[in-house]
Amino acid sequence: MASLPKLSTVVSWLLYLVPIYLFILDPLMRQIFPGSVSIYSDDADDLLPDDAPSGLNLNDSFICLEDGVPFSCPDAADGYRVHLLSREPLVMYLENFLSDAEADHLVNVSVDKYAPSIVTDGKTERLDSSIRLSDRALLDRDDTVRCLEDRARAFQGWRPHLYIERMWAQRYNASGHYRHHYDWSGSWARGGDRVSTFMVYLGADCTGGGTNFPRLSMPRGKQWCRFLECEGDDAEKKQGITFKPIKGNAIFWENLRPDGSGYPETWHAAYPVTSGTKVGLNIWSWYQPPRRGRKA
Ligand SMILES: O=C(O)CCC(=O)C(=O)O
Ligand SMILES: [Fe+2]
Repeated sequence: MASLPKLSTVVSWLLYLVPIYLFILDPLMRQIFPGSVSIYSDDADDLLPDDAPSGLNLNDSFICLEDGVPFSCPDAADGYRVHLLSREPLVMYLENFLSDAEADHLVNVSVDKYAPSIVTDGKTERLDSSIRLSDRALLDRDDTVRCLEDRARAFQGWRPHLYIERMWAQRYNASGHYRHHYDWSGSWARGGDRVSTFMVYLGADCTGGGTNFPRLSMPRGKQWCRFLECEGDDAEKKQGITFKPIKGNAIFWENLRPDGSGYPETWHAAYPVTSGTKVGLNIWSWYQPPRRGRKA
């Protein structure tokens, strides 16, 4: 009959096995199954492959670097109301995310800066009015913009490795639109991607121009009809949900799953403005973990 191993033998096996697991098996499994590590955990530092472009996007023409410039915000700056629309993907509606004064200010400072909006495939940029017909303006980082950067970071829990992109106002005149698209590009493993979007309405003196998500479902409560189109005669508008442009309000959604892949449910469009002018503001958050062994 086989005899049981002695306790001292079991203990010495463990002494070998624990370091083998910690230093060989676990790192190996993380390399083979990176999806098992979450971009929401501190382990995210390990995720970027060594050959990923380093610091590629971290310059101040693309993101808002922390430069220590002091700024002051209005007292009631964070007095907005949050309504949860979807948990997976996370979609929230932010009522009065900007005050009227803040929205008006951003509309006014962008007036002289507009140029036709471009579309990009990640490598080249071009004008294509069948996809996107609007003008856009890069906003200077004045007090209002810095307050918004701060608000957007606070809303996301001051998450490490998350950078607010430089902000663009976007203006649509009659027939202006943006066809269905994703804000994420699937580039997370190559160096970073847009982890979330705040789509803020700065000006809404228009008809049409709703923001449509064909793959999200209408929430139950009819209270949502304040913010969402509930009955439309246009058949296309009945697909999914369409947010009405309302000045100062914002839609927030997360673009990436915890494993870094993009949510297909975030497919969205700006429906054509049928009269008047709509002005939107994109606040995109870029997630870019530092390379292995290099802490931010
Ligand atoms: O203007 C809108 O409603 C949406 C804009 C948008 O999706 C974008 O600029 O990426
Ligand atoms: Fe978008």
